[in-house]
Amino acid sequence: MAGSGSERAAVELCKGINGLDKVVLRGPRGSSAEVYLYGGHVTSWRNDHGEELLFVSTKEIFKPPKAIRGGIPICFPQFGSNGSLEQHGFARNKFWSIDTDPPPFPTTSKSFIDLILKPSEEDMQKWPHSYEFRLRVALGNGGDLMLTSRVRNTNADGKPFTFAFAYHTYFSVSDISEVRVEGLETLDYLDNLENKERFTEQGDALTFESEVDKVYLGAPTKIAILDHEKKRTFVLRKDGLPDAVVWNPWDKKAKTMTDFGDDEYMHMLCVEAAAAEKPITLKPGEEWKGRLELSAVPSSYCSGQLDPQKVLQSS
Ligand SMILES: O=P(O)(O)OC[C@H]1O[C@@H](O)[C@H](O)[C@@H](O)[C@@H]1O
Repeated sequence: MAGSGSERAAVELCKGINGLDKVVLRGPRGSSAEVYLYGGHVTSWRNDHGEELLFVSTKEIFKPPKAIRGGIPICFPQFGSNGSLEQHGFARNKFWSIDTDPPPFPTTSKSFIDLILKPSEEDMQKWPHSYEFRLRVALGNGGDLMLTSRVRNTNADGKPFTFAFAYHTYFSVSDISEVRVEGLETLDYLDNLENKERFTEQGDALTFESEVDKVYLGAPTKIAILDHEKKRTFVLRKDGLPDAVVWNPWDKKAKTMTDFGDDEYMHMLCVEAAAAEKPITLKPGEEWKGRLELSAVPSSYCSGQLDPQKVLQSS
């Protein structure tokens, strides 16, 4: 059928909030995603019905160099305050470029964008390493969101470098008190609220009734986040990222955050695929790849249609 004039492009470069450059990705059945060149930051992922699946704070003013509060911040080359750089490193505070000449990297997605971040002379003062960080954001034909990061050490001085990494994903949930996370039970975790002490998770699914800030170690490839009220399960698949960080600021901390509404903690949960505990070391010429794949599947517990264990075990 000849394309109708109103057909929207699968990939569109346009101006977002405050005139910041952003790329809109559109799937064949109505799904979409948006990524700002500022921060290489995904700020929207909508399903085929146009429902927004990621959380971005209503207090966010999109004013560089502050990082955008919500979506999927890229934490690189540092996670948290473990190091001498600013919290979570600098990748989320930098302007990325569209990679106009990407190395071959096959994909089945018809809607994707390749971004690249390389250090400026000034950046080298802060983190004295030369690297190429390629980020591909892709919308699967079924509406899945796929992020692939490739970091290559391009040091000419023969020096290796070490970095930590996280896709700091803010999931939109209807009510945090009705959310469960499956796949992290029985794991060890470092509790950022208890001086990063190591504990073992008891019980089965994670539920939430207070501030949580935990780095789960050696987390499985698949993690399920169940939103009971919405009858929706987010399935997070990760590769190259051994840890999973779970964070919700809850009420007290929310009130101290100027870019976060006092009651917004009820409608978000961060589950972050990360390499946090054991940073990654690359020799010159070596490249690391870290993948995140997000899907949202209907889950209706009452009819027992979706057993999270089945989701976690399915291919
Ligand atoms: O406010 P930021 O820098 O985006 O960090 C938010 C949170 O990010 C989480 O990943 C950390 O574990 C928390 O300790 C931190 O508070």
